[in-house]
Amino acid sequence: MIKLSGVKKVFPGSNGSFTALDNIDLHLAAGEFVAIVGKSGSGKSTLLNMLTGIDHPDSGVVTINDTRVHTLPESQLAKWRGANIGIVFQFFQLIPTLSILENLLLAMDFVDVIPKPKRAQRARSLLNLVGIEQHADKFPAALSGGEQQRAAIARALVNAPPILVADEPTGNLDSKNASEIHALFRQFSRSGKTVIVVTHEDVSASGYDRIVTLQDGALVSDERGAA
Ligand SMILES: Nc1ncnc2c1ncn2[C@@H]1O[C@H](COP(=O)(O)OP(=O)(O)OP(=O)(O)O)[C@@H](O)[C@H]1O
Repeated sequence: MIKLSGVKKVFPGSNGSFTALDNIDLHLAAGEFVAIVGKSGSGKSTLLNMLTGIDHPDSGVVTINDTRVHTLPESQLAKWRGANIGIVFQFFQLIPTLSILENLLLAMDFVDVIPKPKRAQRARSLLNLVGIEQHADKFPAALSGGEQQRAAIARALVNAPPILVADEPTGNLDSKNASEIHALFRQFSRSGKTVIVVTHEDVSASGYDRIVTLQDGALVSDERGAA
């Protein structure tokens, strides 16, 4: 479902260019639960940006469900992304002036794949799924970090994307919240979503199907995870 072939990304710098991703080949199947690990600066976020079309490779191809991501015109890319990939960030990135419910509704309005009359009910049921339905009408600042991340996860799911991508989603949470968020991601992958998580957590026994390791922009290992 997700295929990166020969993906390379070079950033210009004052001391010459810097290769952030070097000839990455990676195939991920539907429903896989994948951890991307590696030291700071190894290229993990850059790899996610290639997958989501947030940034363009200098060479190579990213294909997601038969769509060559980087051939989509800018005008279609954001809507394509919204319908196909839910994205979760370390610092939640909820809109502070909208309630939690409105944050979810806005994401549905933008992509426009869920029929309008169903949106509010869908938003509430996703908030229920992640355990914060009671906070639907509050502003993000009134929620704890763990609750805000649950809201951001619900927002990532509103348009029913087959893929969920998360960049250090538990990096700003205490260990209890981190393990609960991790369990939610595993649950989503078991229900058929491909879930890709960039993480610094210990991945040795955390239920990932695959652990992909980057080092200096190269993919240096791709192993099956332990249950
Ligand atoms: N826009 C940019 N311009 C120049 N260099 C960049 C840019 N984005 C990333 N880099 C460089 O590319 C390398 C890989 O960055 P990336 O953010 O992908 O690493 P990472 O593995 O996600 O690191 P971290 O764990 O610290 O988030 C780093 O050396 C970074 O400085």
